[in-house]
Amino acid sequence: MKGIQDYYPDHFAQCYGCGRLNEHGHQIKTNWNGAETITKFVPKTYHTAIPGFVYGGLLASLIDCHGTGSAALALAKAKNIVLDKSNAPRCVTASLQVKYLKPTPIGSEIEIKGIISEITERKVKVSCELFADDMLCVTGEVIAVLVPDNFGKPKNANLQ
Ligand SMILES: CCCCCCCC(=O)SCCNC(=O)CCNC(=O)[C@H](O)C(C)(C)COP(=O)(O)OP(=O)(O)OC[C@H]1O[C@@H](n2cnc3c(N)ncnc32)[C@H](O)[C@@H]1OP(=O)(O)O
Repeated sequence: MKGIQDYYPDHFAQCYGCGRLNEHGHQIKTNWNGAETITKFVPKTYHTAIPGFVYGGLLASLIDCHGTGSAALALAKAKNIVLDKSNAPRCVTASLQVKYLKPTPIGSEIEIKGIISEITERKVKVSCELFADDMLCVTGEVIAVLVPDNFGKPKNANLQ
């Protein structure tokens, strides 16, 4: 199933968390689920922190990319953008806060919900809830900021 990440242009599709072109990354897909957003991921045994439980850095990474993906979906909706080819808004993380409430069991599918709690022209705040075995294990808040298409490129890149 496609996600917002399939509508980023190639140079925004290399992200370790969500880039469809990063063969070593998690390649998560973020979609609407009613008024909320959703992504799913199954950690591998090598994502272990303590035997039986998932490494927290991985969980932060999943929340990070689900947050920026949710922000892009919300901006597309707010600006009436019909997603096609590579026209999705592109957001980067300005802030990521994560709270680990319970150890996250390894071996089950993780589900992350995103709730758009604030949206302006360029900034989106997304509250995330991460569940495993129907248990709320982690919460997070992502502040994502819309960036231009040339974000991260040297200013004189066209002269090289
Ligand atoms: C599209 C595919 C990519 C997928 C990305 C996956 C997630 C990632 O890992 S991204 C990589 C990690 N993030 C980064 O490297 C970003 C580094 N930071 C930056 O480049 C800049 O600080 C950036 C773009 C976030 C904001 O800079 P700038 O464009 O100048 O924004 P600026 O005008 O100062 O602020 C815009 C809004 O964001 C808010 N904001 C900016 N930074 C922060 C922050 N750290 N915390 C809270 N709010 C912030 C501002 O207060 C402002 O809010 P408002 O509009 O309400 O006044």
